[in-house]
Amino acid sequence: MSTRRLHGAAAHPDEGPAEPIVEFAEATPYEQYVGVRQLQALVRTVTDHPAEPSFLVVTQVMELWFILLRREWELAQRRLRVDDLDGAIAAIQRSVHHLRSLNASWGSLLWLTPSEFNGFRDQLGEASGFQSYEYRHVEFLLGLKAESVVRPHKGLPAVHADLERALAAPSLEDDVLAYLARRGLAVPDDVLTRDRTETHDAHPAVTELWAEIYRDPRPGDELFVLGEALTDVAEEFTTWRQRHVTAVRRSMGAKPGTGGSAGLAWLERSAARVVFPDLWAARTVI
Ligand code: HEM
Ligand SMILES: N[C@@H](CC(=O)c1ccccc1NC=O)C(=O)O
Repeated sequence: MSTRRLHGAAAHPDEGPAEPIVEFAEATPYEQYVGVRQLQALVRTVTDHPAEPSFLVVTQVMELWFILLRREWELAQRRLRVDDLDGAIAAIQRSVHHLRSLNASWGSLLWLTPSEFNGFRDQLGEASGFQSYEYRHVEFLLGLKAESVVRPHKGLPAVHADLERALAAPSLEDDVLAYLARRGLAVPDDVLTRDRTETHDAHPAVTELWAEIYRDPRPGDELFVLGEALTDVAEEFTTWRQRHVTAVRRSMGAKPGTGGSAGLAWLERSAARVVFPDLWAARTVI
């Protein structure tokens, strides 16, 4: 009798419990799919300091979460554009789980003391998370737009072009408002056609629109569910920025950053920018 079974097929009851497949002519299908050798090759530390691998790996893991967030929100935008609200809500709700996992990653850096960080910080040169283009895509999708953060990427034309496109493209909120307008909600024309390359404050009419949706909250009301999913996104993303600020305060105090900024004071100002301001302002007018 063959010891190999078709994928997913159960063993015959007389064979006893099924055993894992252990014979492979080439790299295991797992390796072919996951690329562990490529991942290992990417953990290129620049010192032998024992604290550096976790610093690098946590940063790389966070970049992977940024990629996933971008995919979910771009998917949500595509679903909204074909009026598939359920599909959009599902992607946004998934992203909230990703954001919580992303935020949990900060725990792996809590132990980093200033003297340990100093053990490899010089070797980072001018490298800084400020230069993360995947993070900029995440910010742009959340409506946190700024032309200035695109500039560092001029040296990589494809990356630069993609960021320039994203700067001028609708944010997730822009697509939500366009969808609400198509459903007949009162979204002013000047909001629907506003400059997408800039960050916007709350707009009284949009604030009122969310307030109306929130006045009689019911779990079965899909627009209320959408509002809460977006509020979760805003809260979790703010948590990421706050935990970043705390990680900086704890591991390097108020020293200037490798990226050339003032460090802590600069980050605190950056972290104070509000995601989805109308959803927060609605709470005030209700
Ligand atoms: C203890 C660890 C960390 C420290 C001390 C630290 C420090 C800093 C500092 C000082 C800045 C300001 C820019 C500058 O360098 O002048 C910055 C910006 C930034 N860092 Fe970190 N960082 C840490 C971990 C991380 C990790 C794990 C990530 C994940 C990718 C990250 C992503 C970012 C991003 C995206 C910015 C730009 C923020 C903005 O524009 O508002 N950082 N970081
Ligand atoms: N900006 C940090 C350096 C830093 O944190 C960093 C350096 C290289 C790659 C990722 C980093 N993480 C976040 O900024 C510093 O001033 O020490």
